[in-house]
Amino acid sequence: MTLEAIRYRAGSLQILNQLLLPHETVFDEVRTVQDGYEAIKSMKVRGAPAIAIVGCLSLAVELHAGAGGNDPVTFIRESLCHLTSARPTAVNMGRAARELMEFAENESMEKTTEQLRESVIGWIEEMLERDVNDNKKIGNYGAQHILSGVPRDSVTILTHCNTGSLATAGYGTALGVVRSLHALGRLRRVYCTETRPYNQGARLTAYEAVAEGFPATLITDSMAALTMRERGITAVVVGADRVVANGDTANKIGTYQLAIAAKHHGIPFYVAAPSTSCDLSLESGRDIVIEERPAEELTSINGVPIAAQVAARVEPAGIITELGVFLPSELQAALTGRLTAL
Ligand SMILES: CSC[C@@H](O)[C@@H](O)C(=O)COP(=O)(O)O
Repeated sequence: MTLEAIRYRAGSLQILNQLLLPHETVFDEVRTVQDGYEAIKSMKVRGAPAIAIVGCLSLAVELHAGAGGNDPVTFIRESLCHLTSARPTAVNMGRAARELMEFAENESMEKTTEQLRESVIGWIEEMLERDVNDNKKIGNYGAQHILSGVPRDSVTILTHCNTGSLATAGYGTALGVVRSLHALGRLRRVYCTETRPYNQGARLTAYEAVAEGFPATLITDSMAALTMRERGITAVVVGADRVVANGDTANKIGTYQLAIAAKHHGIPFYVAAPSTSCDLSLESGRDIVIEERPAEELTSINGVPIAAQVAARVEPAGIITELGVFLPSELQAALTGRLTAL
C-alpha cells in the first residue's frame, strides 16, 4: 500500500493537507495557480518533487478551465514564475518551469491556443507517472547498493525529514529506498528523526511507517549521533532539495549535522534524489538560495507558543564546571584531580 497525497483527474486537483497530519485526513481542493502557490508556501504540500508536481498540476487545472484566453503562453510564463518563488531551495519546481516554458513556446508556433493548452496539460500529467517510476528505480538501486555491502544481513537505516509518498507523486526517494528494503524482507529497522522545527519526521514519516508496516523508531533530532553509535546503523539515507554540480546537497535543516555524525562513526551517508532535483548550473552548494522560514515555526507548534522569542546561537568553547573551565581533552584529568583550572 502507498499513501495517496495528490488526487488528480483532468480539470480537478485535491491535495492531502499535510499540516493536519497525523490527526486529520483532509483533502483540499486546488482550483487555481494561486491555490497551488499557497498550498506550497504554507507547506500543506511539501517535499521537492511534490512541490513541482502540485505547482504544475494547479496550472493544468486552470488551463483546463480556459485560463490565459488568447495568450496562454503569457499566462503560463507568469504562473510558473509565481509558483517557482513559493519555495526557492527545492530546484524541481524551477527546473520544471524552465522545461515546460520551452515546450510551451515551441508548441505555440504551430498550434492553436486550445491545442497548446491541451499539450501543456498532457506534459504536466506525465510528470506524475514519471516521478513514481523514477522513485521505484531509486528505491531499487539504493536497496541493492546498500545490501551489496552486507550480503546476508538485514539492515538498519536512519533517515531525516519526510521523503516518502507524501513528498512525491508516490513511493518516495530516501523512504523509497527504505520501502524497497522492506519489500525485500531485509529492513531490520528504520530510525526516523522528528525533524524540528516542522516535525515532518514525527508527523509524516512516522505516519507513513505505521501505514506501510515498516519496523520504525522515532527519535528526537538530538538522539541521532548516539543512535548511530549504539544502534548498529548500516546507512543514513536522506532526500535532497537540490544537488549541485560538485555533489553539494541542500536538504532539510539538520541534514548537515547527520552527515558529520555519520562520517565520525564511519557510517555511509547517501542522498537519494531524482535527476530532477539535480542542478548542474550551480558549481557549489554556496550558490544555493536557502529559504528562510518564519521564526514562529520554531517558537510555536500548531500555533501554540512553546518558546521565548530570542535569537540564540551556541558555540561551546569549553566545559564550564564548578571546578573551572576545561577543554574536553582536559576533563578527565580535571575530574580526577590531576588538573586544576587556571
Ligand atoms: C523527496 S523530498 C526531498 C526533500 O525535499 C526532503 O528531503 C525535504 O527536505 C523536504 O523538506 P520540506 O521542508 O518538508 O519540503
